[in-house]
Amino acid sequence: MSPVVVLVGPPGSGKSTIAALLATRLGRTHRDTDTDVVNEAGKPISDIFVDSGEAAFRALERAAIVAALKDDDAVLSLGGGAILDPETRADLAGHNVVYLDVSIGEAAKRVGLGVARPLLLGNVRTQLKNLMDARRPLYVEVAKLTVTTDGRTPEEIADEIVEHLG
Ligand SMILES: Nc1ncnc2c1ncn2[C@@H]1O[C@H](COP(=O)(O)OP(=O)(O)O)[C@@H](O)[C@H]1O
Ligand SMILES: O=C(O)C1=C[C@@H](OP(=O)(O)O)[C@@H](O)[C@H](O)C1
Ligand SMILES: [Mg+2]
Repeated sequence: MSPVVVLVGPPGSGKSTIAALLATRLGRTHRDTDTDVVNEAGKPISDIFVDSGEAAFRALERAAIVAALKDDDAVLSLGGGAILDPETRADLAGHNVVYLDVSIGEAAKRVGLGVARPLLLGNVRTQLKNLMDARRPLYVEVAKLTVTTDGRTPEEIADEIVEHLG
């Protein structure tokens, strides 16, 4: 009664991309809690932040995570800040959680300068550094496996995770 695997890590680590790839390879459904939140709210994440603030986004995110963790067909990707919630960290304890690690430089290149990730607006590299410094111990705390993603293709990363799943 739990997802096949749950991917965590900072923005730009490739959670959504790798989860989609894994789901195809494993014949499962890809579920992404950011997508669930957008569908529930009926607007993009950037609009939720502007209209209602980060706390409102986190409440929607928490509800999406509670529902998604019951989905036993899913390969699940969370948003980068999901692990900030102590209840989510506790809920993840029984799950097969993989932390996708990425350097600041590589993550900055991958996310670019778009408005889709409101927490990275301004100086993307500085924001990423602050997020990663604060969150790294939390990603490590919830993860059963850490996978390096710098200089590796999504296919190579998916291979390592499939091997880990056995
Ligand atoms: N291993 C990789 N190498 C190069 N680009 C990648 C890799 N993984 C993801 N990307 C690209 O980085 C961007 C962010 O990926 P995404 O899956 O949305 O990350 P996350 O969900 O962790 O924020 C996308 O444009 C994606 O195509
Ligand atoms: O790091 C964060 O706090 C966030 C990461 C985003 O997801 P990705 O990590 O998939 O970009 C999204 O949930 C929201 O913009 C907040
Ligand atoms: Mg994502």
